[in-house]
Amino acid sequence: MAATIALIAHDRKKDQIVEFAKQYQPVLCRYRIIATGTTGQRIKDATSLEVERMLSGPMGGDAQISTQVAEGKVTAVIFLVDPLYAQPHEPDIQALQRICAVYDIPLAINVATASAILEQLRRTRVAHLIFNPVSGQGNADHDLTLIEELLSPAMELVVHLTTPDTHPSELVEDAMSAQADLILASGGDGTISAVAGALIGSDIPLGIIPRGTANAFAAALNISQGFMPIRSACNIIVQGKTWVVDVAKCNDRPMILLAGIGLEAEVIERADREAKNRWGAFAYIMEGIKQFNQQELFETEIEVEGVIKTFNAGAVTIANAAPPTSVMAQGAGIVDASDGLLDITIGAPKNDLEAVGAMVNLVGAALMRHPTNREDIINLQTRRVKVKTHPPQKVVVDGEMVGTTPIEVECIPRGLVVFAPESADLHQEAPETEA
Ligand SMILES: O=C(CO)COP(=O)(O)O
Repeated sequence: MAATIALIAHDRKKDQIVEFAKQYQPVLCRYRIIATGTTGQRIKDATSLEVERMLSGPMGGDAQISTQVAEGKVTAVIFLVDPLYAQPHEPDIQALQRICAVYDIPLAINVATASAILEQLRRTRVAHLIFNPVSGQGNADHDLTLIEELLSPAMELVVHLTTPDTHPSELVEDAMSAQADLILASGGDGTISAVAGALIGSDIPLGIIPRGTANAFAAALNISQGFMPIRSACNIIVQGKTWVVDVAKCNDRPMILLAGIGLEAEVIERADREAKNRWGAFAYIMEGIKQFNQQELFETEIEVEGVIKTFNAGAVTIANAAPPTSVMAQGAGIVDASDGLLDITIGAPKNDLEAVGAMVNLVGAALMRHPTNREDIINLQTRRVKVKTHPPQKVVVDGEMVGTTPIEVECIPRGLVVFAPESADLHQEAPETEA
């Protein structure tokens, strides 16, 4: 479902359409281009545009383009007609013009109108939406239709669906090579994290439309608001306020939220898809309670700036960003996603009773936005950390199991530009860009 422009010209207008394509190449290259056979070949030879060639006009090329217009795939049709010669396939030409009228699709039959359309498109932002159809509990088709309805008045939308065989980062690469102005990610934290990871260091703003189970990154940025999270997320994107936030790498893998060792990793691994479908975010809490009594302490070695400290820990969490509901990350009471630092929370209780007290204290810290005051919860802030454990422990990064310790996590300050509301707890606004 790419935003597409169709280019067609009769024989005595071919030179004009080639000149036109050369002149507007910077705008046209942001769109999928389709063309009738001979026109398409001429444009391909004269520019570096990628052109999908249909049949030649007299052989049915106009009819093929009519089909794509009727299917809602085409943003505009540039059709330089020859007004002085009759064509053998006049009925197909009439049909294409009629279909454009039926679906209210801009149709230019001369260069003056074609230029007016392209000047308008030059000012239109093109957003590439990377949409995971199997996230969360909603109806993906309804969700996608709603997103299209809400965003289309403000931008041109190109939709890419994730599949089990396509990593979201490949779709981000496609979007970047198509000169996307914005990249939008819709799915759970796994999808958002993969898209954000592929955007690290680019200044293309990321819009987040949460449709997952926990939606922790959206919650951390105050995007997941109210009972209609899709509507409110789309509103935030349309309002266009952008912020610069930190990201991180865990063993060279992009991380936007947190790495959990011990308790958190066990909980994520055990909360299966069936439980998540039935119980939503509650599945994690139920699993957390079950896991709590079984969690054994492990020897932990934390290295910060060349200094090594050892603990007997049950849970170690290294967070770049985390909402208050990520309890195990709340040693400092708040995880600041724009301070250039990672927040490390180490739970080192001596027995079950202390462990329960520590959990309660962390919930309190998150509510009060104040550091914990217990000896068995250690909290550190640093740019880079190495963690070793004995025995090796499972590690979860942004909700996905990634292997076992040891790990090395490094914060990448100001690595990502995101759309977030005024109320987001962030310090650094992104510089204004030309819309
Ligand atoms: O005839 C045409 C449109 O009606 C154009 O077809 P070609 O681009 O194949 O010449």
